[in-house]
Order: sequence, then C-alpha cells, then structure tokens
Amino acid sequence: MARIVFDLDGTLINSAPDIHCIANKVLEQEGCEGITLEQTHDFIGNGAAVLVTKLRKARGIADSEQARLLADLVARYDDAVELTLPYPGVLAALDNLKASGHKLGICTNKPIRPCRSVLTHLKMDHYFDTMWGGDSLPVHKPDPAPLHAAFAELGDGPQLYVGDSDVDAETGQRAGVPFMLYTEGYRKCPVEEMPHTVAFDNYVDFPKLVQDLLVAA
Ligand SMILES: O=C(O)COP(=O)(O)O
Ligand SMILES: [Mg+2]
Repeated sequence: MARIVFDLDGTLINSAPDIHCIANKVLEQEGCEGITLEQTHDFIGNGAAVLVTKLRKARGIADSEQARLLADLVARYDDAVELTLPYPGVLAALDNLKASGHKLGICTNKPIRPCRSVLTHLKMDHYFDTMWGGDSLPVHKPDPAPLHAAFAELGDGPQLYVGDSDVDAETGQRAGVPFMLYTEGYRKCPVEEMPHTVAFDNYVDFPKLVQDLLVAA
C-alpha cells in the first residue's frame, strides 16, 4: 500500500472563487478595485503571505501595509468555503484509493486552519490521516520539509505526491518523490516545462495511474 500526499488548492478543490471573494473584500476595504478570477488563479500557490504581496503590488499598496492586510485576509479565510467544490471525480477517486488501503495526506501552502475548515465543510476531512499547511512549519513548499513530514506521519510504503503547480513540481523534485501533475488546476507553466512523473486531466483515470506507477516502481 502506498502513501499518497495531495496538494489542496487547484488539485483536489477549486477554491479560487472563495479566495477571489476574500481577496476582493481586503482590497475593497482599502478602497481599491478588485482583481479578476483569472488573476486570482495566478496569485494562488505560494501561500497567504505571497497572495497578499501580489494583491498589494497589483494595486500599488505599500510594503508597510503587508502585516495588516495579511491579518485581514487570514481573519476572513476560515469562512471562505461556500463557493468551493472538489474537482469532478475527486470523491470517487479518494473512495477508491481508501478502499484499496492507501494512506492519504495533505500538503498545502494554504494556512492550516482554512485548510481544515474547507475540507470539513466539504465532508472530505475523513479521507486524510495527516494535513500540513503553509504555516505548519517555519518553511513551506517548495521547501520539501512539510512534504517529508506528511509522508513520515503516514508510516511506510511507496510515496506519491499529487499537485497542480510549478511549486508542487519543484517540491516533489526536491523531496525525491514521484510527482503526479493534475493539469486542470492553477498551473502557470506549460505541462512540458514542469518536471513530472505522470500528468492527468481527469480523476476518473487517477486510481489506475497510481496502480500503474506502483507496479512500475
Ligand atoms: O494557498 C495557496 O497559495 C495555495 O495552496 P496550495 O499549496 O494548496 O496550492
Ligand atoms: Mg495548488
């Protein structure tokens, strides 16, 4: 049986509409124009602090406002769950993997509290034996430490990491773990420019891909 760790935003759930909403509330509070959903996709992947930095840069807000705006975003983040849905086929794939006896975990750059709240809201938290957020350790992805920590909590067995972004591809590479790229998330680079073991665009195919990788290993 394998240990399979998933990124969250853009990999298991389409959370950009909720993140878009709270980002624009922060900007509105500052008297600034909001950003588009497409810009939100580009701003997701490096955690809440980088998201706030990108929001500030897009609207010319001074560096000195970073901590205050980050606190504002974080205060809104736990409740940002209403517009988020798992990608098609995710729940069936997770059911299938659990039934096969695999151990599943989460390694995201989203802060751990909103990570837990959105997965609880979607009734997906029971799938995962461990969850690591962008603020669970002093470092976050692409540093491989949280990914190593997630695997360590899952015991023994082959390791697979699943993600949607260049940050995840680099994390997988630095951790020395096979990386499965979900191509329909918030990726900023062409698939061929991202180091990956396999790529997939539909979770219907996912359990079979896992099985094939484990046989080949
Ligand atoms: O919060 C973010 O920026 C991204 O989170 P992810 O690591 O789940 O893609
Ligand atoms: Mg992601």
